[in-house]
Amino acid sequence: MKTFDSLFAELTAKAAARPAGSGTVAELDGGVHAIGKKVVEEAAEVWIAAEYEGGARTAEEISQLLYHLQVMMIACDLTLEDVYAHL
Ligand SMILES: N=c1c2ncn([C@@H]3O[C@H](COP(=O)(O)OP(=O)(O)OP(=O)(O)O)[C@@H](O)[C@H]3O)c2ncn1[C@@H]1O[C@H](COP(=O)(O)O)[C@@H](O)[C@H]1O
Repeated sequence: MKTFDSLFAELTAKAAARPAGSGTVAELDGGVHAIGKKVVEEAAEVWIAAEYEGGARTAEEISQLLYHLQVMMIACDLTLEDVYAHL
Protein backbone atom coordinates (compact mmCIF):
# COMPACT_ATOMS: atom_id res chain seq x y z
CA MET A 1 0.00 0.00 0.00
CA LYS A 2 1.21 3.50 -0.81
CA THR A 3 2.01 5.90 1.98
CA PHE A 4 2.25 9.68 2.01
CA ASP A 5 6.05 9.40 1.80
CA SER A 6 6.13 6.80 -0.97
CA LEU A 7 3.64 8.78 -3.09
CA PHE A 8 5.77 11.90 -2.63
CA ALA A 9 8.85 9.99 -3.81
CA GLU A 10 6.92 8.73 -6.84
CA LEU A 11 5.66 12.21 -7.75
CA THR A 12 9.11 13.76 -7.27
CA ALA A 13 10.58 11.19 -9.65
CA LYS A 14 7.84 11.89 -12.20
CA ALA A 15 8.48 15.63 -11.98
CA ALA A 16 12.16 15.01 -12.75
CA ALA A 17 11.73 12.39 -15.50
CA ARG A 18 8.62 14.00 -17.03
CA PRO A 19 7.17 10.80 -18.58
CA ALA A 20 4.60 11.22 -21.32
CA GLY A 21 1.01 10.94 -20.12
CA SER A 22 1.72 11.84 -16.52
CA GLY A 23 -1.12 13.83 -14.97
CA THR A 24 1.32 15.07 -12.36
CA VAL A 25 3.60 16.59 -15.00
CA ALA A 26 0.59 18.22 -16.68
CA GLU A 27 -0.62 19.63 -13.37
CA LEU A 28 2.84 20.97 -12.53
CA ASP A 29 3.02 22.62 -15.94
CA GLY A 30 -0.24 24.39 -15.10
CA GLY A 31 1.53 26.27 -12.32
CA VAL A 32 0.78 27.18 -8.73
CA HIS A 33 -2.44 29.04 -9.55
CA ALA A 34 -4.01 26.02 -11.26
CA ILE A 35 -2.73 23.62 -8.62
CA GLY A 36 -4.18 25.86 -5.92
CA LYS A 37 -7.59 25.65 -7.56
CA LYS A 38 -7.36 21.82 -7.47
CA VAL A 39 -6.41 21.93 -3.78
CA VAL A 40 -9.42 24.11 -2.98
CA GLU A 41 -11.74 21.97 -5.14
CA GLU A 42 -10.62 18.74 -3.48
CA ALA A 43 -10.85 20.29 -0.01
CA ALA A 44 -14.47 21.22 -0.74
CA GLU A 45 -15.15 17.68 -1.97
CA VAL A 46 -13.74 16.31 1.31
CA TRP A 47 -16.13 18.56 3.22
CA ILE A 48 -19.17 17.51 1.16
CA ALA A 49 -18.26 13.82 1.35
CA ALA A 50 -17.76 14.00 5.11
CA GLU A 51 -21.11 15.68 5.60
CA TYR A 52 -23.24 13.71 3.13
CA GLU A 53 -21.47 10.76 1.47
CA GLY A 54 -20.04 8.49 4.17
CA GLY A 55 -16.66 7.21 5.19
CA ALA A 56 -15.54 5.45 2.02
CA ARG A 57 -16.16 8.46 -0.23
CA THR A 58 -14.58 10.75 2.35
CA ALA A 59 -11.44 8.60 2.44
CA GLU A 60 -11.25 8.72 -1.36
CA GLU A 61 -11.60 12.49 -1.45
CA ILE A 62 -8.98 12.87 1.28
CA SER A 63 -6.57 10.78 -0.79
CA GLN A 64 -7.12 13.12 -3.74
CA LEU A 65 -6.59 16.18 -1.57
CA LEU A 66 -3.32 14.71 -0.28
CA TYR A 67 -2.22 14.07 -3.87
CA HIS A 68 -2.85 17.67 -4.94
CA LEU A 69 -1.15 18.99 -1.81
CA GLN A 70 1.91 16.96 -2.75
CA VAL A 71 1.86 18.37 -6.27
CA MET A 72 1.75 21.84 -4.70
CA MET A 73 4.72 20.95 -2.47
CA ILE A 74 6.74 19.91 -5.53
CA ALA A 75 5.72 23.04 -7.43
CA CYS A 76 6.95 25.12 -4.49
CA ASP A 77 10.21 23.11 -4.10
CA LEU A 78 9.15 21.98 -0.64
CA THR A 79 10.35 18.71 0.86
CA LEU A 80 8.56 16.41 3.26
CA GLU A 81 10.92 17.67 5.97
CA ASP A 82 9.89 21.28 5.28
CA VAL A 83 6.30 20.34 6.07
CA TYR A 84 6.95 17.82 8.85
CA ALA A 85 8.93 20.50 10.70
CA HIS A 86 5.60 22.21 11.40
CA LEU A 87 3.66 19.14 12.58
N1 LIG B 1 -3.08 9.58 -6.38
C1 LIG B 1 -3.24 10.18 -7.45
C2 LIG B 1 -4.32 11.11 -7.67
N2 LIG B 1 -5.32 11.53 -6.87
C3 LIG B 1 -6.02 12.41 -7.61
N3 LIG B 1 -5.50 12.54 -8.84
C4 LIG B 1 -5.94 13.44 -9.91
O1 LIG B 1 -6.93 14.27 -9.40
C5 LIG B 1 -8.15 14.10 -10.13
C6 LIG B 1 -9.22 14.12 -9.08
O2 LIG B 1 -10.33 13.49 -9.52
P1 LIG B 1 -11.72 14.26 -9.54
O3 LIG B 1 -12.72 13.26 -9.93
O4 LIG B 1 -11.95 15.03 -8.31
O5 LIG B 1 -11.44 15.31 -10.62
P2 LIG B 1 -12.00 15.44 -12.03
O6 LIG B 1 -12.63 16.76 -12.02
O7 LIG B 1 -12.79 14.26 -12.46
O8 LIG B 1 -10.63 15.42 -12.80
P3 LIG B 1 -10.03 16.56 -13.63
O9 LIG B 1 -11.01 16.80 -14.75
O10 LIG B 1 -9.88 17.73 -12.71
O11 LIG B 1 -8.70 15.98 -14.09
C7 LIG B 1 -8.00 12.79 -10.88
O12 LIG B 1 -8.67 12.82 -12.11
C8 LIG B 1 -6.51 12.73 -11.10
O13 LIG B 1 -6.20 13.52 -12.23
C9 LIG B 1 -4.43 11.76 -8.91
N4 LIG B 1 -3.54 11.56 -9.92
C10 LIG B 1 -2.54 10.68 -9.71
N5 LIG B 1 -2.37 9.99 -8.53
C11 LIG B 1 -1.24 9.05 -8.37
O14 LIG B 1 -0.06 9.76 -8.68
C12 LIG B 1 0.88 8.90 -9.30
C13 LIG B 1 1.41 9.55 -10.56
O15 LIG B 1 0.37 9.74 -11.48
P4 LIG B 1 0.72 10.27 -12.97
O16 LIG B 1 1.52 11.49 -12.84
O17 LIG B 1 -0.61 10.52 -13.61
O18 LIG B 1 1.46 9.15 -13.63
C14 LIG B 1 0.15 7.56 -9.57
O19 LIG B 1 0.54 6.66 -8.56
C15 LIG B 1 -1.31 7.90 -9.39
O20 LIG B 1 -2.03 6.83 -8.87
